[in-house]
Amino acid sequence: MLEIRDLNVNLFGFALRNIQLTINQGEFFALLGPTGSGKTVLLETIAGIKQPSGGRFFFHRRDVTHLKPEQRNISIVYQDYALFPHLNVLANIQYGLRFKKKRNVAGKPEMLHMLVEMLGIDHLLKRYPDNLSGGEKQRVALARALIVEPDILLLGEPFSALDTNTKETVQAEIKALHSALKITTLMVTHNFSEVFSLAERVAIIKNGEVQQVGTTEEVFKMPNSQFVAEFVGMKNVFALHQVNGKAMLGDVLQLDMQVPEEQSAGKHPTTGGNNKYFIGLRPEDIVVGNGALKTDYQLTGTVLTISNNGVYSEVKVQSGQVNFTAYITPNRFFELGLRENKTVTLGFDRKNINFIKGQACATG
Ligand SMILES: Nc1ncnc2c1ncn2[C@@H]1O[C@H](COP(=O)(O)OP(=O)(O)OP(=O)(O)O)[C@@H](O)[C@H]1O
Repeated sequence: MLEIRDLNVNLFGFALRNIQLTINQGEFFALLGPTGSGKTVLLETIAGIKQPSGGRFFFHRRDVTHLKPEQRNISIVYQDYALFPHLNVLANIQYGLRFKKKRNVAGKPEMLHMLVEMLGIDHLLKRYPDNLSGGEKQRVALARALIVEPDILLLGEPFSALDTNTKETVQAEIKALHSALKITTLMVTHNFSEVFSLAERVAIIKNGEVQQVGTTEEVFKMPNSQFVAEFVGMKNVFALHQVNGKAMLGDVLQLDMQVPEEQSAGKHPTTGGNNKYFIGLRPEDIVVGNGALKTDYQLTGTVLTISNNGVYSEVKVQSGQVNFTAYITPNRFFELGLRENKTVTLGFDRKNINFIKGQACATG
């Protein structure tokens, strides 16, 4: 269990502010945020590499705030793996045990055996890092981190340098290792799909401040702000207007839904900005067609842009003053004969509309 209380870190030109987080024993927790939001700074402060200007850390209720990194029984895996080039794979993996032996804790031989087997690297033990693929280096770095049986495992963007197939395999291996060892794990990433695959709970961080903490499902389904909604892939987030107490999506569609009571909720407690309601729709929940649709709501619009990524096409459609983003399959794309400037119908169901209460982000 990891508890972070009132953590502040002041660096030249950047600060982590008032971080409060509890990561439960054996939990897989993700810290998700855009580039430069402070994820690595937080990871390195937990590891004892960076110093906080205020606040405390507890590992299993033990106050470790003033302990040196090697006294914290923590392992960190960096996105560039940080293997020692002059040591072979076996020596790299066993390296961490040197510190353990200093503390009179012997590494278990069966642990080495189990890790190299689960990670499929038993045939690589005599090789050197320079001759390994990215995925193999990542597995060696994981084995080195886990062999010391840390109280906390910190993973810094573990998949950012891997191709899609290798990433999926390594994700499955990390999941299996976590199930087997139940080591409390904190992973930082800017990719929500990684959070979705691995984490039980997630904290969203922006500009050095935590925006929302919850289960992966809660944050996915009930983002607490426009920023979080867009960051977890909602793509269609529109400020809510009301006409006669009914929710109005831009100038194009009246929804037969009541606007929640606190629509005029007033000032945001910390920033003084106005709280607002938004409507969020996921791009995969929007149906595109050439005629009438069977969805609860529908409207017409003009295709602005289409981008194909192989697995699906992202289609931007303008309806009135509102721009929608929808994902469609390649089959559907060809079936509809989509092209820019084509008039299409758009539809979505009531159950897929998310009301989001929170502050507008700078771009919203
Ligand atoms: N030692 C330092 N001194 C001053 N500023 C720093 C230091 N280390 C990091 N920063 C700054 O802190 C901010 C947050 O950096 P951090 O590496 O934590 O971002 P991140 O969320 O991990 O981003 P990414 O996803 O790109 O890795 C950045 O603006 C960075 O330049």
